[in-house]
Amino acid sequence: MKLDRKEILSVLETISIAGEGKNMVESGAVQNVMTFGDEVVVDVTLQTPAMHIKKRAESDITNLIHEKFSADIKVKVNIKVEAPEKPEIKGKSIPGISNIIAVSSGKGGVGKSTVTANLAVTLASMGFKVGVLDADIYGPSMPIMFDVEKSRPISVEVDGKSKMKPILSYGVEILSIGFFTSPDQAVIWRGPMASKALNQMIFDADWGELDFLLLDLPPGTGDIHLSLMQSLPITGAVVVSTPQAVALADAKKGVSMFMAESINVPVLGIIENMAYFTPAELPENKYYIFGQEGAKNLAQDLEVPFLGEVPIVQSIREAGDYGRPAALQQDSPVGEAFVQIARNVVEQVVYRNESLPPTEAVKITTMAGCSSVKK
Ligand SMILES: Nc1ncnc2c1ncn2[C@@H]1O[C@H](COP(=O)(O)OP(=O)(O)OP(=O)(O)O)[C@@H](O)[C@H]1O
Repeated sequence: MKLDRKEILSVLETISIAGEGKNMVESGAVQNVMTFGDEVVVDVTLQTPAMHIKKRAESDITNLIHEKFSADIKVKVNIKVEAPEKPEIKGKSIPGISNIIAVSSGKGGVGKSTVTANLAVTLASMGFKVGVLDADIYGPSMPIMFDVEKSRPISVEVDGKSKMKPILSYGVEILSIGFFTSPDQAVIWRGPMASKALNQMIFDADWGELDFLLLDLPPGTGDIHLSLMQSLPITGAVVVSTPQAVALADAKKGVSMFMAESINVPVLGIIENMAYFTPAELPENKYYIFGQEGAKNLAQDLEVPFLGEVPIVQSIREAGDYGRPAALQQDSPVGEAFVQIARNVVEQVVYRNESLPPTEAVKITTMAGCSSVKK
C-alpha cells in the first residue's frame, strides 16, 4: 500500500504526550516522518527522560498507525530525549530536605489537615523520612492530631548555631505555629509576623534528613501562600477538596494559583476527601453526601493527576481528635486508601523530579504582605 506522509502526520496530530498540552506534531515532538514501502519511521524528540512516557509515545504511535492504515505496516519510532537544562534552584533550598510538598485547599474545613497528618504517617510507615510544617496560622491542628499539644520544641546546637528541634510523633517530625500559642488564644498573627515565624520554623530548625516535608497551608490563596512560595522552592502542591460544588470552585482557584505563570509550582494532583459515607455496619453501601466524583472530574478537567479518595469515616474524625491519625491502622479501609494516595503522591514526585527542573522560589516584589519575608 502507498503510504502518504501527510496523512500520517495528520493522524499523529491526534496524540498528545503526557505532561504536554499540545499534540505531538504541534509541539514539535514529531521531528520527521519517513515512509519506505510498507514501513514508516517516525523520529520523535521528547523533553522528558521518563521511561513510561517514552514507552507510551511509542505504543500510541504504533497502535494508531496500525488502526488507521493497516496492521501490516512496520512502524519504527526513534525517540531522542532533549531534556531542558536544569537551572540551579535560586530560592534557599534547605540542606537535607529532598522534597517539599504543599498541601492546600481552596475552602476551609474540607479536611486538608486530616489528609496531611494521615499522608505523613503513611509515608513514614513506608520507610520515608517525613516532616510536617503546620503553617495553618488560623487554625493550627497538627499538635492535636499528633497528640503533642503540650509539647514545646527545644533548642539544640547545630554547627555552633542554636536551632529549633521539631517534635517527633508517630515517626513524623513536626513543627507547628500552634506550639507557640496557647490553645485557647485567638490567633492574631498579622501576615508579616506569621511569615517571620514560619521562616524561622523552616530555616532555623533542625529538620535533619527528610525525604518529604509536608506543608499544611492555611485554606485559600492568600498572603501566607505567597510568602512561603517566595521563600521556599516547593517541589509540588497537592490540593484537597470535597466533591461539593462550592469546595470545587475554590479548589480550582487553588490549582490555578500554583499554576500561574508567576508562581509556577507543579501541581502533583488532587485528593478527594469525604468522597462518600459508608456506615461501619453496611460497608458495601456508599452514600455520596457531597456529590459524586466532583474532585475526580475537576482533576480531569484541569488535566492534573487524581491522587485518590478518602471516605467520610467516623474513625477519621475520632482519631483526629484523639491524636492518633486513623491511617496508622494500616489494614483498615482508611489505611488502604491512604497507602494508595501516598503511592500516587510518591509516583508524581518522582515523575515531576525526572521531567521538570527544580522549582525556583517565587520572586514576588509587588504583593503587599510579602515584603516581610527575609531576603
Ligand atoms: N474523611 C473524613 N471523615 C470524617 N471526618 C473527617 C474527614 N476528613 C476530615 N474530617 C473531620 O472534619 C473536620 C475538619 O477537618 P480538618 O481540620 O482536617 O480540615 P481543614 O481543611 O484542615 O480545616 P481548616 O480550614 O481549619 O484548615 C475535622 O473534625 C476532621 O476530623
